[in-house]
Amino acid sequence: MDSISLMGGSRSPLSSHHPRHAQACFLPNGTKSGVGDPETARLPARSTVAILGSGDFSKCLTIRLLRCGFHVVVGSRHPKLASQSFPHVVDVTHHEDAVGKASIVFLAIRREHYSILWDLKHLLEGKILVDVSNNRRVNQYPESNAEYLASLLPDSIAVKGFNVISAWAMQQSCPKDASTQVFICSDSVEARHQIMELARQLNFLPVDMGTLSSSRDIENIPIQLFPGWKGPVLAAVALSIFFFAYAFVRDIIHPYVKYKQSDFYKIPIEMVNRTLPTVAITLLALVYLAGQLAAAHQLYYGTKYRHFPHWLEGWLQSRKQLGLLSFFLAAVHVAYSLCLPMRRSERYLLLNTAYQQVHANVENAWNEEEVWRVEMYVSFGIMSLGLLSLLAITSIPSVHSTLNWREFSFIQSTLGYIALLIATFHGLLFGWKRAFEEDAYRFYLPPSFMVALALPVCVILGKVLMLVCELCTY
Ligand SMILES: NC(=O)C1=CN([C@@H]2O[C@H](COP(=O)(O)OP(=O)(O)OC[C@H]3O[C@@H](n4cnc5c(N)ncnc54)[C@H](OP(=O)(O)O)[C@@H]3O)[C@@H](O)[C@H]2O)C=CC1
Ligand SMILES: [Fe+3]
Repeated sequence: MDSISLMGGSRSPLSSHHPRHAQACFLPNGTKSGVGDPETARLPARSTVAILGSGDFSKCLTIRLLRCGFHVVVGSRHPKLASQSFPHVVDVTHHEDAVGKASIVFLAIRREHYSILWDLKHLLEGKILVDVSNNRRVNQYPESNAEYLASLLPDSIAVKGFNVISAWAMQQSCPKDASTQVFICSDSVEARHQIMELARQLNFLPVDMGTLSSSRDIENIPIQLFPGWKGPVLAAVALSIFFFAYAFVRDIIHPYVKYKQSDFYKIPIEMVNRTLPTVAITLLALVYLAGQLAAAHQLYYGTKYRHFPHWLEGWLQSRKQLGLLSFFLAAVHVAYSLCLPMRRSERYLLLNTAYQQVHANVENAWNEEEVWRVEMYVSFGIMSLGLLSLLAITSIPSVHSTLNWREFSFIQSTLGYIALLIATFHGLLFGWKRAFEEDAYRFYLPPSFMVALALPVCVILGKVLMLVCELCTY
């Protein structure tokens, strides 16, 4: 991103090494453009754009260009064959012929085939070459494709862009989803503005990414798989395995080994529903623990200008994902809990209890304390899910952007801590009494919800400590 601050600066190699380019006009038909001014860089309708390559991307880009009023000339190794897959208004010809007819040339060929451009070097001199290529892997080559192109043809002007648009999205007449943003960079400010203007005329939203050094980041965008989610997902999976295994050993294996009591029917719903909330609350606690560790780091070093360790930096940046995963697991926990009474096992257990009650000649089984515990437990559960939903909604960029910093921090920090507190009460009320009434044999392994509550309780106490310290310093 550093490159953005360099845009327009004296660092543009093309303007320093090729003064001709700084003044050059790249509009078709020699029309002069306002240098560096996107408002005046508008490409005249019916200008000609050349595309090298006749594959999927080329076809879809051609359709988009035609719809927006441009002339298209396609350069192909086999023009006769290729012309069959293009509308008849498109001029499908040889590479040399195509590049001679336009000053903006899209390269709809793969990087591995850029060597063919060597023969066209003299024809491409001073022309804008738009590199739309993607790689198969992140950082596949030492330099980005666009930088490679620029080194291959130093007398042409390389612009990176449109690679984040799939061929499918390209042929949609008015895409309404995220596939409207195109990231554009080039060492030539004029060329960048012209391609941004072209993108605008094609109904895309251009984003100025500065010099060509940003092309590596731009090329990595479409091939990254949920960047930022790897750590939080791994944490959620590891915690799920731990809590599931713990509850399985404690509540199923142990009674089976000791009393030959078969509770294996609990695996699909009860065990899963025990794992979900424990992981959810641990993830929520991890969101706030990161902030507390950062505060402790600053206090320890007595400055907020010292870099956090790498692991803490990554953790701080994953807080949104951790929070969203926590919300997701809490929501699934609610769905599971609502289904608990539907189970056959629940009905049998209820009937058995009723039968035993009749046998024991108990007319009224009402237990005021239990009633209150469950009422409060359910109420706290609903409240914490409501607050978690609010946190999740406000993390959506479009909602986030409507809040000022204070509002956002009130929701994400103050209400977040309240959500953690209420969820902890919900967990405590779930089985506090039951845990202590359980057979003595289980006491050496506390129930999983109590293990899971250790971290949230510590985080809440940490926050209380921070508030007390703040009050004392005032
Ligand atoms: N498809 C997509 O959704 C997207 C593609 N891109 C990028 O666009 C570029 C083109 O992609 P796409 O159209 O899918 O690719 P294709 O493989 O469908 O087409 C590439 C074209 O390159 C030409 N070509 C093939 N082999 C050679 C060769 N040995 N020498 C010279 N030219 C050759 C061919 O055109 P001819 O036979 O006419 O010469 C061919 O049609 C790629 O760099 C890709 O990364 C970017 C974003 C999305
Ligand atoms: Fe619950």
